[in-house]
Amino acid sequence: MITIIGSGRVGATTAAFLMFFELDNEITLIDVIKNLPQGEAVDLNHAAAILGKSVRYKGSNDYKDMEGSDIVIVTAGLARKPGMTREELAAKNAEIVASVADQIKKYAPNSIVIITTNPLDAMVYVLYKKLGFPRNRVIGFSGVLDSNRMAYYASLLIGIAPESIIPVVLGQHGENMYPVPEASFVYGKPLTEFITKDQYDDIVKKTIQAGAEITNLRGFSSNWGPAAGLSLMVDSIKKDRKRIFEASVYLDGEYGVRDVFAEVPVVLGKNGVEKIIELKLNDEQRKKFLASIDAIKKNLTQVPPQYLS
Ligand SMILES: NC(=O)c1ccc[n+]([C@@H]2O[C@H](COP(=O)([O-])OP(=O)(O)OC[C@H]3O[C@@H](n4cnc5c(N)ncnc54)[C@H](O)[C@@H]3O)[C@@H](O)[C@H]2O)c1
Repeated sequence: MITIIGSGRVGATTAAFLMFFELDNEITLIDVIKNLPQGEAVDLNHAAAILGKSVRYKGSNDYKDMEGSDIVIVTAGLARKPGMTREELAAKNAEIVASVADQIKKYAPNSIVIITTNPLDAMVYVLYKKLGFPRNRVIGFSGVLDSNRMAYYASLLIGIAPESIIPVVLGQHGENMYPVPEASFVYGKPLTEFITKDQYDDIVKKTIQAGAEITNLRGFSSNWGPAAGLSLMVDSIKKDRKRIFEASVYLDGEYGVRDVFAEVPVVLGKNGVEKIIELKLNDEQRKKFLASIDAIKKNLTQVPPQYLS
């Protein structure tokens, strides 16, 4: 069974994508709002009936209903409003994530947990500390989105499909993320061989601002991209495909940093994070990567201390 905690935009859209990918035949939606997850479940069951998908959705306000889940996706929390940064959400969402962690520990102690709640790298840290699960089972969702946004913007300029580009974005999921076009490849050639310096700067800028652009345009943050990315991550875990995705994971010496969650490439399989891929960074890249890590550490200072241990 897959449980999604938080039945808002990201949660409900992800629930639908999991059906399209046929990743489980039991999907539970949980939320604190009375009748919201139940209503989503009824609608999704109708969609499944129309599409002939053998999945049963259940909506609930009781965390006990996640019992038996092998994967738990946490999308609970406040989302950005136009003009807000992800960081402004820190204190309130830390409280929500800590309370959700207690419930996951109680009812799904062996699950692999993926979280989207922002500010992402700080919230996955809170989740990890409160769950006490091994680090391979606690994963922050962000990198699949950030890196493929970069592939998308690059593809528009070079006329090659985004899926033929292996994009690299490192560090923070936020204004200080570090897109690295020179470490991104198009069938063995660095992406930088296909673009000018101005195009490089344009791709980096658009990648960093992608989330804010959506929020400013329509008044609420992204859901389609996150749902697509989460589905691919769940697919790799459920089917033990060992695909490489970027994700925010606990670094314990990798990339020369410790005790911090940050976006890096990882192998996802049945055990969750099965390997962290360490890219070789030159001095300048390392400096930019560490600046991004500093921004994550600053986000952690915005989280009340009781949620950090
Ligand atoms: N990591 C990413 O790439 C990424 C992308 C998009 C959104 N996000 C973040 O994901 C989170 C969800 O975004 P959204 O657009 O779905 O927001 P939303 O407001 O549509 O939904 C959030 C839901 O969480 C529920 N909730 C709050 N506290 C809860 C609790 N204790 N238990 C269960 N449910 C609870 C709310 O009732 C609401 O239905 C936000 O923090 C947002 O910033 C992250």
